[in-house]
Amino acid sequence: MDRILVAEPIAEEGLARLRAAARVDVRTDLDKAGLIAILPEYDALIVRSATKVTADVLAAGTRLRVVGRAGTGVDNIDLDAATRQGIMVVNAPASNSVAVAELTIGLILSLARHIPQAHSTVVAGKWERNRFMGFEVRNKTLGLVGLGRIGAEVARRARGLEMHVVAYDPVVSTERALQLGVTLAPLEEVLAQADIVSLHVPLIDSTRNLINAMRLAQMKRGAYLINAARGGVVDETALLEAINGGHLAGAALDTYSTEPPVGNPLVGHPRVITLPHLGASTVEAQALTGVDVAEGVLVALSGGSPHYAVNAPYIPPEHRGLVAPYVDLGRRLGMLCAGLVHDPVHNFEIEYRGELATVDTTPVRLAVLQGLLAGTREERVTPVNAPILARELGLKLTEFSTEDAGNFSGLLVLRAQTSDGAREFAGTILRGEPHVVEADGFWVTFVPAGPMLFTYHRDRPGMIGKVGTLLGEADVNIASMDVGRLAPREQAMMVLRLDDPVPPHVIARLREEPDIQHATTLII
Ligand SMILES: NC(=O)C1=CN([C@@H]2O[C@H](COP(=O)(O)OP(=O)(O)OC[C@H]3O[C@@H](n4cnc5c(N)ncnc54)[C@H](O)[C@@H]3O)[C@@H](O)[C@H]2O)C=CC1
Ligand SMILES: O=C(O)CCC(=O)C(=O)O
Repeated sequence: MDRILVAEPIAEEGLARLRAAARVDVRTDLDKAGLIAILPEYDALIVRSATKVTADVLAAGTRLRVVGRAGTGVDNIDLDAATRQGIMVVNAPASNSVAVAELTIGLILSLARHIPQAHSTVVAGKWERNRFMGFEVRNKTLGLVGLGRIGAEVARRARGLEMHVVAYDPVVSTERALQLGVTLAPLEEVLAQADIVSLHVPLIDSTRNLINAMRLAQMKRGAYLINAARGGVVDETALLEAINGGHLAGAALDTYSTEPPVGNPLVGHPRVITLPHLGASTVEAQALTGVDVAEGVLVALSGGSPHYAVNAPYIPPEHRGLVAPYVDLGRRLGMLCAGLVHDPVHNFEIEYRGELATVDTTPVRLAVLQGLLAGTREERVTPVNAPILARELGLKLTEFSTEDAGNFSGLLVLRAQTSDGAREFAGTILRGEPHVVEADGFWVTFVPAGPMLFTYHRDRPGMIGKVGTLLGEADVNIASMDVGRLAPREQAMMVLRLDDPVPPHVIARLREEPDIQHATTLII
């Protein structure tokens, strides 16, 4: 049974899903050293935003197949290192957008009406009604930087408050903006027009310190800034100067460059509202997040295609039934080809035929690469890191599709182009199971699974008996056998599926047979 380590609190709904399918340990007490010490025991790790899943943490996860981020931002996970190690990262980005959007609206109104500051004075026994004169947000302009899931939810709500909404987002279409009642504009125009600017971008290289001194200076004098995205998106020193210098009227922050923001001079500033990263902290969002991340992690552990995989392709449900068996076949075909072709390969070719020509075959390609590389590396090869490893090795791969698949509904063909010509392997799905129908040019039909023996031999009477006798003497049980040949008494291939691995002395003995050119055993 898979073991899952939950390193930060997630909702009971999510834990229940995980516990129904795996052994789950909730350990929210671990520091980095503690996490590194126990991670080798786990197949999956689930975190929120506080745990830094750095390269050294991931390196300790020798069994780790998936990291689940219970939330949206994945800036606390070293994605490159996870990908390199073949570890899938999944998150739950659709679960907390409304929670963050509602909090943002709360911050807009808090800034406009000084709600937190006024509350504190009443608690302190004061009654200062003149000090807290506010303004109405109706007819004011809200500037959104980032109009993705959260930005869009904020826009909808702000329109309900009768605000004008302008936004900058390099990928959102004008049609989408129109639907949301938002006007798209370049960043400097958004900053210049807005009475309140709210940030809803991910923290990535291109957004780090996006709102720097220059951008703050482009904001309207007397405007406010809200950051419920990530602290790193704003140059906090420049923000403090912009507020102290009177260019900005104030700010509301849910996120900080370092959390908790110990010693951050913005905390406690009379014109800055500060929250302890509460954007996703609603009962509803946490329940959804827990369930979404649990499902993503469990699908990843079962070898499936999680909806929110950050570093792996997603197979849409309408294609899943068709593609999934070919993904399995692709990996096995790759292993078979790598196991039987030992000549230098200039180029690999994948041909998708019949029903495969009509669907997104990305996951099949990744699986073929995984199979080709699996036996060649010390590190684990998964569909996640296979493309990087292939690129590093200079492996060349071309792909094409052909509608015609002969008598099959779909056919996956893998060709290794060598200086002696193409070596071809092909497979299909029969009765829901992956079958090889052509191995290295020989028409044979078998399920590529478990210990297998392949002989390249001359077709002569008694060959099958010889091989069977040798295996029998070594107590190796034969599950199934097929022979393909180019012509009677010509070149042939024997394929045996076995219940037991073949001992090396049997292979050595087979290779001594004058009519056997090659004998190879593979475990697929
Ligand atoms: N305070 C909190 O508790 C929470 C904070 N967040 C933060 O909010 C961020 C946004 O979340 P979603 O809206 O769900 O993500 P999303 O991916 O749906 O939207 C992000 C948008 O930002 C846009 N973008 C990227 N670079 C940009 C740039 N330089 N300028 C303008 N727009 C740019 C993208 O095109 C995309 O449309 C997350 O990455 C996370 O860091 C998310 C959830 C909770
Ligand atoms: O409450 C949390 O875990 C952080 C939420 C968050 O920042 C996110 O989902 O990106």
